[in-house]
Amino acid sequence: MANGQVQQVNGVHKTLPRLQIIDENQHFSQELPEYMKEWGLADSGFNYNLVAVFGSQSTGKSTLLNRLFGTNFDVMSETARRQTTKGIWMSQGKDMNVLIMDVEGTDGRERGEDQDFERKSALFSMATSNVIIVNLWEHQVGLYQGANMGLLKTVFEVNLQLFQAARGKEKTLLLFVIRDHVGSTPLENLSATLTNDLERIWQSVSKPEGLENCVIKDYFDFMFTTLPHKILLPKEFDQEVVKLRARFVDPNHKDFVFKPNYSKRVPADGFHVYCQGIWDQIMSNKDLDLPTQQELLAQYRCDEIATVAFDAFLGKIKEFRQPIESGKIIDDLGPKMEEIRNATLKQFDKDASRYHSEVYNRKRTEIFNKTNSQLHVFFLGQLKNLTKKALTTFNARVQASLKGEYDFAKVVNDSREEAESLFSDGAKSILLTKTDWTYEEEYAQLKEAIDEISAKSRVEETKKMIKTLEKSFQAQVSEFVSLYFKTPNQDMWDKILKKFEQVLFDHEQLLLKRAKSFNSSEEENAKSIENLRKRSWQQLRKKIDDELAENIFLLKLRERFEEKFRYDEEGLPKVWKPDDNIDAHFRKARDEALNLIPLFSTIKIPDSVELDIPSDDEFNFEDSLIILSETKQHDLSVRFKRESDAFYLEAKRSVVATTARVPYWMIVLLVLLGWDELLIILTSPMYLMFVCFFGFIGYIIYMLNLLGPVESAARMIAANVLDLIRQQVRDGLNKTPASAVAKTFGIDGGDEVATKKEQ
Ligand SMILES: Nc1nc2c(ncn2[C@@H]2O[C@H](COP(=O)(O)OP(=O)(O)OP(=O)(O)O)[C@@H](O)[C@H]2O)c(=O)[nH]1
Repeated sequence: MANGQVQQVNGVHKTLPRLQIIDENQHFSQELPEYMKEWGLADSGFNYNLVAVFGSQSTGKSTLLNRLFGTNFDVMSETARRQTTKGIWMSQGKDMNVLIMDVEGTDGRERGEDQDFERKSALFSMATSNVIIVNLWEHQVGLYQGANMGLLKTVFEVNLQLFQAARGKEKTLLLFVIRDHVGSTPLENLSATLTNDLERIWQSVSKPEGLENCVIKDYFDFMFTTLPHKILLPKEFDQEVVKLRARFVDPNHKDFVFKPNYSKRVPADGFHVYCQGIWDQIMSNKDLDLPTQQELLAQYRCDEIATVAFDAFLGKIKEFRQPIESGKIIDDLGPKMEEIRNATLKQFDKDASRYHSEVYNRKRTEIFNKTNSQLHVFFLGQLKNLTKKALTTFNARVQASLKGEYDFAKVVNDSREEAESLFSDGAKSILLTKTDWTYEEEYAQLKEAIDEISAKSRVEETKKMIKTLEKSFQAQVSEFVSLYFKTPNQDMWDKILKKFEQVLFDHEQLLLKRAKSFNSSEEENAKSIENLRKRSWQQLRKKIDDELAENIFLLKLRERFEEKFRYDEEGLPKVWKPDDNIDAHFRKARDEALNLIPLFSTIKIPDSVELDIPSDDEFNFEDSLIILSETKQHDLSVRFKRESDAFYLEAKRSVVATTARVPYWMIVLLVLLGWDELLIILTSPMYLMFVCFFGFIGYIIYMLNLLGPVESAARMIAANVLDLIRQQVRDGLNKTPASAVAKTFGIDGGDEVATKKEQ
């Protein structure tokens, strides 16, 4: 707590910029980080220095500091003469990157003989400060046994403990300010006396093992200066103070106090951690050595800096997750990852590089590996998406190119090239520098997948090609088989099979030509040819079966039979005459038709035709040559014979019909015998008119094609009339005497009939 030094600015409590870093109860203040910020030093890196003041109580230390650095440490009132500074106070020098520590004065008067705090504050100041002002009265010089000398002995011992490992490298400047210098003893004499005393004290300090011969100059540089009496010579005092201040602010001053090797190499952002660590170590009475403290600080701070940098890194890479998980390919992922990683390292380096180099390097490797392993997830994700895209591209490209005329091998190769370069270019672009990332495995997997698709596609294309060939083959087979079957004869099979052989050969050549573009192997080609042959043969066989289905075949037989039986040599329909030998004709025609059965029943391969149709478990070539089995042949011949019998009977009947017609002589006889009746009609105008009238009506009916309807009308009328008559007759017989009936019909002798009936 800032010793109650609180001022109110606009209602807000603002702590004055000085801090009791260690209070009288030896507690370390937790407010140092805020004060560092308030002093504007938190981000100053190594660009700051620290000055501490040692000396007996009430020797004007605080006064000197306030004058020198513009601080406002408490100063004892002129009259009270008692200790004012308790613990250690810290403040920023006005307008300078210098931290000032006002350390509780030594004397023992207030704390008795307890030298504990003296030693602790000496340790703390030595571990942190670049310059230590030793404040003493002129009259104290030469008093070897005095309080100051005791303090210096403590300082030397503590220093050996802290810096034994850094001998000669890191030093601390002891600036002796001799107060109330009267002037009678020149500064040189005073410094010589002090130097002497210091040497003596140094010798009396027990040295650690291995450092027995070390000299004071290995660890300290000395500067001596004097100040006039503040109260007696205030003006001179002020002038000297201004001069002295120049040593702290002007780097070009010959006695500039802040030499680089006085720095304790504690970056400003880690200063509070460092101070806390030192004080904790002092308080727990553990061995304190600065290198270890610096390393501990470095570890702590590097971890802190790394965490901040890594959190920022995680925030930046968040944007990659969603698109990659949803299968997208992020453009410029490589450069973006590289940029984010570099920015993270830069951020880490900015603060961490000031710390213990070994620790910093180790932590840098850690954060570097951590960022890499996070980014590697995206690398793998992008590779996966690239693989997908490459495969889609390959597929689309192949499908688009397999239209019209194309060279399959070229299509596949071009598409493969495009897909593979899409992947490898994409993969290369996301390989980060200084990593052992590789995409070989994914690349190999992609190639394998492309091979698989190509193989599948090739099989499909081959199938498609074979199907096309088969279709064309089928069309040709269908045509020539139908043609040759129309005129079945002995060389029918010769023609069919020769044609088959030729068409098959043509198609085989076509297949081999196309197969070349599929990059098919010899073995695959042989297999395709074998299949083509088998399938072609099966198509031929199917066509034959279709052509020779039972009914169609019977029709064929009938056609052949009719052609021979019902038509003459000139192809005109035959009219059978009674003296024709129908039986012989019939037998001949039927035999010729029946001869077709054995002709069609088996495929006969001529010697000139060589067919290499492979047989397998499901298909036997030899068996496929037989079209009609013996039984089938028998059935067909029986059925045909039965059908042909009908023709025979028809022929026979037609002869009988011809024979049964009215001969011409009969007509002549009729005309001659009916001559008288003809004359009567011709000579009687009545009859002639009558005949002409009916003849005319008949002609009209004939012309109007109404003979049919008239005939049926006449029939109907006749039938009705007949029914009526029959009815009348029946009624007459039952009710009316026979004579009446006879009368009704105008029959003579009706009475006789009636009498007979009555009898
Ligand atoms: N004679 C003389 N008195 C001085 C000088 N500077 C300061 N004083 C007086 O010495 C007294 C102590 O001054 P401080 O500055 O409080 O001394 P200090 O060493 O900080 O005291 P503590 O913090 O209590 O150890 C005050 O009354 C000052 O006025 C000086 O140069 N000469």
